[in-house]
Amino acid sequence: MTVVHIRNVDIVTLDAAGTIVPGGTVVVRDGQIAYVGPGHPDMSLAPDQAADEVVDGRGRALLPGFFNGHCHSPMTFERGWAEDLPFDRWLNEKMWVAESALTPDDVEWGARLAACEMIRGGIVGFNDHYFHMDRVAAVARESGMRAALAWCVFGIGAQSEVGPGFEGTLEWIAALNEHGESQGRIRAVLGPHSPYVCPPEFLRRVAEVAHERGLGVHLHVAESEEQVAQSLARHGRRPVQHVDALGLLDAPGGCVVAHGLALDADDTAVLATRGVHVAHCPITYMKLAMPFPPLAARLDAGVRVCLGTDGPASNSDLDMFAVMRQTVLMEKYQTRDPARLAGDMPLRMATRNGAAALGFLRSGSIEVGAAADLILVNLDAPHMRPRHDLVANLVHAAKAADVTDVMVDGRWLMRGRTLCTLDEERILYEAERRALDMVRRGQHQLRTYRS
Ligand SMILES: CSC[C@H]1O[C@@H](n2cnc3c(O)ncnc32)[C@H](O)[C@@H]1O
Ligand SMILES: [Zn+2]
Repeated sequence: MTVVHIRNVDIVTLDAAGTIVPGGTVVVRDGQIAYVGPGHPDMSLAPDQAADEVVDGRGRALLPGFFNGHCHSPMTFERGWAEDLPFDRWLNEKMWVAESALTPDDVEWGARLAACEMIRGGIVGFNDHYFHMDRVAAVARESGMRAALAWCVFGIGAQSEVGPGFEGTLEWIAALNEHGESQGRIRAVLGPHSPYVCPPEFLRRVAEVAHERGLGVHLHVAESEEQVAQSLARHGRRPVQHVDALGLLDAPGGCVVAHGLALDADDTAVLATRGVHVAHCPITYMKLAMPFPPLAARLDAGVRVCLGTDGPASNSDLDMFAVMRQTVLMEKYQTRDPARLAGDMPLRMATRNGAAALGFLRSGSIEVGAAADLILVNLDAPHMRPRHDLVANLVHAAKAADVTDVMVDGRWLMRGRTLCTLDEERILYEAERRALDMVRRGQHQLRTYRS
């Protein structure tokens, strides 16, 4: 059992009351938060909390780590390879062309590169949707991050699947979840691509499996008005109503809908009633000029909203500070109401709400008994002064590079901006050469598009 004391630190707990403890102490014991408060804990009352390691947190804020609510981490390999295109051309002419040459090794190195970037920016857990997720699981294991992993399946024939297809991925999911992988740090959920690619009978089967096995689901829904029109023409229902009728939205392990951009009031009400987590990824929407969702309407309707970077091929980085800030700015601007998403609400969306979406219910706040998933942020930088309002500075001024230290489950993943679990130099080298090679091969073989 290891005990770490982080002292003299400004603690942003994000507990129910939004408590802030200036110059306080956090004690971490055995992966859990054992004490949060001012000064030092009384050792005579808690002798088992004597420190193995003492960290001086002067000049730092301590807060829960970020949870990336929607990502395709291996798509670091396609970062900067499909610029200035609309969504359908980005997907059909670029992503799916490069991915026609994708290998399991590419997935692994792409995810490693993403893990370096995410840890550096204070992300402690990510909700990933991609192929060869056994390889992403290996990266999550190696890096020490938390992860909820969905192996993307299309359900339109074995030739279009990347990997073993739906039944094969079920074996992987069962093995991973049954072993309580990495002390519960890694979970697997079902990953149908979307209702515009997956046929209804396939989605019904996915929903049945989710209900039989108590699994979660992560999929893309309603990314454009064209998808809505297509769904009405094909199924007589809008995408949200369609996936609801098929039983996906009340998956017992939780449902994460990525984007949900073209929704009407009825769709929003369904998402709220079903307790669906909607992953909001504003940078992708702006970069690919997609419809921007009315965040205010869904928050007011009680929809659970978490924040995501989306894949680095559309965002193009994995910076939750940037996502948080863009979310707030766009919300204030769209509603013409500067009071929207006030105070620590954006931080809650990026931490607590994300942790809930991924199914990590003990993460997302700094409280006794919570998992020790925390970050330290440098306050000794010009853009973090003066300190009228610590929370406002964290939401509106802090950047990924201000994160100095990252802990997950009581283990340091970054100390003083040096990664502790990943060999960053080797990862940059391998990822660079493999990404260039993959894209070159993909362009040459040019398989038919998926939609
Ligand atoms: C779901 S990841 C696997 C598959 O989907 C493609 N993809 C990446 N981002 C999106 C998106 O926002 N909508 C639909 N499909 C997406 C990715 O290139 C992979 O082929
Ligand atoms: Zn996506």
